[in-house]
Amino acid sequence: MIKIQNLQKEFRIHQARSGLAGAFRDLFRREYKTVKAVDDVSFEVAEGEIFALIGENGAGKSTTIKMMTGILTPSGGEMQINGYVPYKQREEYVRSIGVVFGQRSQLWWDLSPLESFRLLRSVYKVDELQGQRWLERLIEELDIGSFVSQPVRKLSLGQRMRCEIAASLIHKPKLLFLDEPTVGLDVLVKQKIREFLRNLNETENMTILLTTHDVSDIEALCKRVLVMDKGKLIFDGQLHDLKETWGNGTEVVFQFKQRTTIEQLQAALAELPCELLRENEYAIRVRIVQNHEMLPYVLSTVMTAFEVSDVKIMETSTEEIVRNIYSAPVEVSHYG
Ligand SMILES: Nc1ncnc2c1ncn2[C@@H]1O[C@H](COP(=O)(O)OP(=O)(O)OP(=O)(O)O)[C@@H](O)[C@H]1O
Repeated sequence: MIKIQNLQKEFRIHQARSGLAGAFRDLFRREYKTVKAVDDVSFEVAEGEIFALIGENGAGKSTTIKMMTGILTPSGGEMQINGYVPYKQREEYVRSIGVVFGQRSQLWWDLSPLESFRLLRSVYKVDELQGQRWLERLIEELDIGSFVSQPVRKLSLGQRMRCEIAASLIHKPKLLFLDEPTVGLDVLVKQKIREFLRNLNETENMTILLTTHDVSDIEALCKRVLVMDKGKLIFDGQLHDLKETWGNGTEVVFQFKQRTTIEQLQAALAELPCELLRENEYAIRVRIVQNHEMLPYVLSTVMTAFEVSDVKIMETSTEEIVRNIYSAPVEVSHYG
C-alpha cells in the first residue's frame, strides 16, 4: 500500500553573511547551504496498519508527510502509495487519501461544517446516497451532531478538530494522514478521537499514519512506530521493541519481610540478566536488563525463595523512551 525507497528531500537555503559588509556582498552573490530534510528514508506499510511517525522538531516528519501527500516533490528516491506516485498523479491520488494538518483547516470559517461537508462531497463526486449514510455515521461516531450546523468560527478547538477529521473522511479514503491530531485538546476529546480512529481502523481496515508529540496517542493507537532524527529513519518497529531497545528495562522493587542482602538475592536469581540496587535494608530494586519476558521468572524465583511483603513493578514509560532516543547518538535499527 505504501512503498517508499531511498526518499530524499533537500532544501537550498540562503545563508545571510554577517555584518554590513556581508549584507552588501549578499546583494551581489548569495551564499547557499543545502539542508537534507529527508535523507535516504525507506519503509513499507501494509493496508490496515496504524502507525506513528515521531521525532524531534526539525527531524523531517512534516517534509516526509508533505511528500507522501503529494504537496512536495522529492529530490530523490521512489515512492508509490495506493498504486500512485503522489507528486506525479496528484489529482487521482488525493481522492484515495484523507489529510488532517492540525494547523491548516479544510473547513470554511463562516460556513457550518455541514455545509463544508456538502461542498467537499461534490468536489470529490461522492455518491449521494452512500455518501449521506457515511456522513451520518461520521457525525454519530465523532459525536458532532449538536454543533455541526453552527459556523466553524463559533466552535471550540476540540469541536473543530472533530469536524476536521470528518471533513478529511468525506470521500472515505483508504489512507488517512493526521499531523498532530490531538495537540491542545483536553483529555476527553483526545479519548473520543482515539476511540474513533481505532474503530475506523478496525471496521474499515483504514490505514492511518499520525505524527504526534503526544506519547499517549502512540500508546493508545499504534503498534508500529517510525522514529526520525536529522532526516534519517533511526527506528522502524513495534512499540514494544522500541521500549526494549531504548527503554531502561523493567524494574521491580521487592520489599522483604526480613533483612535481605544483594548477595542473597543475586544467588537466587543466578543467571537471570538482572541488575540489583539497594533501596533500603528491606528493599531491593531489580532491573531486568534485556527482556521484559523475563519478568514472570524473576517474580516467581524471588517469591519462592524469600518472604516478600510488597512488590512494585515499574516499566519505563514511553515518554522516557522517547527522551532516551532523542538524547542518544544516531544508530539505525530495523525490526521486523
Ligand atoms: N521549505 C523549507 N525550506 C527550507 N528548509 C526547510 C523547509 N521545510 C523544512 N525545512 C528544514 O528541513 C528540516 C526538517 O523539517 P521538518 O519541518 O520536516 O521537521 P519536523 O520533523 O516536521 O519538525 P516539527 O516537529 O517542528 O514540525 C528542518 O531543518 C527545516 O528547517
